[in-house]
This record gives sequence, structure tokens and C-alpha cells, in this order.
Amino acid sequence: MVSDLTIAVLGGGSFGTAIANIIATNGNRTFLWMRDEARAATCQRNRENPEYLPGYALHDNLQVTADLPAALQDSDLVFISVPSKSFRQVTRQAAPLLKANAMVVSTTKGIEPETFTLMSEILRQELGHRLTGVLSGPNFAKEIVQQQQTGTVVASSHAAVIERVQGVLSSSAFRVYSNHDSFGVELSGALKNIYAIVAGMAAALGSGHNTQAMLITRSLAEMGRFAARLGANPMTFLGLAGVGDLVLTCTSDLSRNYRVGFAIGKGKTLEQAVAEVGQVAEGVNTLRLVKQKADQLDVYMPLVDGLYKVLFEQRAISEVAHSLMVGEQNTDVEYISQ
Ligand SMILES: NC(=O)c1ccc[n+]([C@@H]2O[C@H](COP(=O)([O-])OP(=O)(O)OC[C@H]3O[C@@H](n4cnc5c(N)ncnc54)[C@H](O)[C@@H]3O)[C@@H](O)[C@H]2O)c1
Ligand SMILES: O=P(O)(O)OC[C@H](O)CO
Repeated sequence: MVSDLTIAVLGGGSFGTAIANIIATNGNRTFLWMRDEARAATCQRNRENPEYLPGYALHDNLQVTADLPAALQDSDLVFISVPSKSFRQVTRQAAPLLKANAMVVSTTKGIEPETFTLMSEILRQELGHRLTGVLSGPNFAKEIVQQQQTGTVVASSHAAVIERVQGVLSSSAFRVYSNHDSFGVELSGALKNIYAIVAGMAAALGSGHNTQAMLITRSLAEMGRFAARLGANPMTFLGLAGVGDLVLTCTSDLSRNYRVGFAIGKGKTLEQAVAEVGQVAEGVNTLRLVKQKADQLDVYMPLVDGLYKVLFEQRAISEVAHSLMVGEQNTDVEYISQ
């Protein structure tokens, strides 16, 4: 070990495993907590997470456990990396077990079902005064473990959180940039999942590069407009967590959200598409919540509207695509002074 710090990552899926392994490789005593005892024991024994990242060796500094108190008792920094629908429950489980002064960071890219609460707000509600932050960026877990050069963003209003996360997570293959607009960074990570579904659907229908470029750019405009209305800084959307992650997930079938869209574009129902992907695709739930919020606030979001019609109102994709093309011709860049 080269560090005095102990770190815990809660959630033994693909992203939790990938970041826990970087942190361990960097010389930190690291715990990866997963709820299933048998799976934890297998990962710990075989030094691999066969369900999510088969074939990638876990570093000796990484201890995989289903014992939450053991994972948290000495941890100075805790990452929570579970789907948004489980985030509050896991935070609540962890809260009484956290060490004094432990910092807590969310890696989850979603919005709490029913409440439109972002993960940083859940951390504030459940953990009170603790120092917290969020991590988001163009980060396929599969490419991280392959040591592909990758950049991410840590956002917090506390400089100490940014410094600690950069300290434990940066490596020659993983750069961690900072931002103080946590809300914008977090919102970018959640919103891009919606547009990855749209892009996957368009790809399944044979869209060319012109169409893809238009879709990605108009998605960015829509995300920024929505975020600005909610009080985030639209400039944040120009960074890695915004345009970076949007481009990544709208152009690759490594994205589960893109694969859901692709399957629907090939004629599958939403249920079939979600079952086929088999892992969390946060964009489906985020779409429901964003549509409702945009309607309430009267924010113009034609792509969200169109996708909602296809996914939840059984409207034909071709009909929705046509209405988008003949709809209102909007300004190209809205933040240029008029
Ligand atoms: N996979 C990526 O490349 C990636 C990258 C960046 C961010 N993210 C985000 O991180 C979050 C997690 O993604 P992932 O890819 O690791 O998901 P995943 O589906 O691979 O894994 C999620 C893990 O959480 C566990 N889990 C679910 N509910 C739980 C509960 N109540 N208690 C304990 N464990 C629970 C599951 O068992 C699973 O191990 C998502 O919001 C995702 O958007 C993913
Ligand atoms: O597989 P997705 O669509 O959840 O995307 C994973 C990450 O968010 C990419 O940054």
C-alpha cells in the first residue's frame, strides 16, 4: 500500500468494480461491497467479477465483501454505485455505519423514481452535513478495465472532496477533472441516457452520419435548455460529463441505453428490449420523469416528447420522426445573445 486511506465502493456491478479496481491499483486499501454473500465470496476467492467484468483480474489491495459494517468502519471515502432506484435504500443502510468525516460520492446517473430527486440531494437528505460529491463522465466500465485512456469529472462544492477523489482515482489511464457545478454534472449524466435511446433507435433504422450529428447536437441543445430552466449552468454541458458522455453513449452499442433504443428500432417492445439488455438502462425511467417535469415547467423538448410517444404511447417511430422533421425550426445555438 502507498496510501493511508481506506476507500469503499458500494455496488458490485460493472462501474463499481471498475473504479474500485483503479483505486486498489493506486495503492489504497479498498473494499468493494456487494449485497450477495455467495457472489462476494466467489469474486474475493477467484479475483474476478465474472458476472459483470469477466476476464479482468482484481488487484490484491481490493477486498470484496458482503459485510457492510466491515467495508465502512475505516473508510475515509465512500462511492455509491448502484442504480438510482436503489440509491436511497443503500445510502440509508450505510448512514449509521459511516466513519466520522467520511466523504460520500455518487456515481449513479439517474433520477429517483417518482420524486425527481437527484442523487446528490438524496445524499444531503440522508447524510445531513457530510461532505459529498458526484462523479460522472464518458466512462464505459469495460473500456476502463481495458486501460483505455479515459476522462471523468468529479463535482462538489467542497474542495476537499475533489482533492481526495482526484488523489485516489487518477492514474496514467484515468484522468479526473473537477467542476463545482454538481447539479449540472449530475443532470448531464442522467439526461444523456434518454438521447442514447433515441440514437440507438435511429441507428437501427439505418440513419446516416448527417442524421446522427443532427440528433446529438439537438439533444445537447435540449439538455442545456432543460438544465438551465432548473438552475444548472448550461456551460457545464460543454464538458466531459455533458457533450463527452452524450457523444459516447449516442455512438456506441457498449451503452445499454443505446442498445435498448436499437432493439426498439428493430421492432421489439420496450419490455422485450429492456429484458434483452438485462442490466440497468437508467434512461427509460429518466424519460418518464423528465417528460413530466418539462410539461410542468413548459420547457420545449421535442426529442423527449417524441421518444415518450414511441415508448409509452405506442406511436409509430416513422410518424414521430416525420413530425419532428416538419416541426418548429428552432434557433441553432440558444445561448448566443440575440
Ligand atoms: N457501467 C458503466 O459504464 C457506468 C459508467 C458510469 C456510471 N454508471 C452509472 O453507475 C450506476 C451503476 O451502474 P453499473 O453499470 O455499475 O450497473 P450494473 O447494473 O452493472 O450494477 C449495479 C449493481 O448494483 C447492485 N444493486 C442494485 N440494487 C442494490 C441494492 N439495493 N443493494 C445493493 N446492491 C444493489 C446490483 O446487484 C449490481 O451489482 C448507474 O446509475 C450507471 O448509470 C455506469
Ligand atoms: O451503458 P449506459 O448507457 O448506462 O452508459 C454507461 C455510462 O454512463 C457511459 O458513460
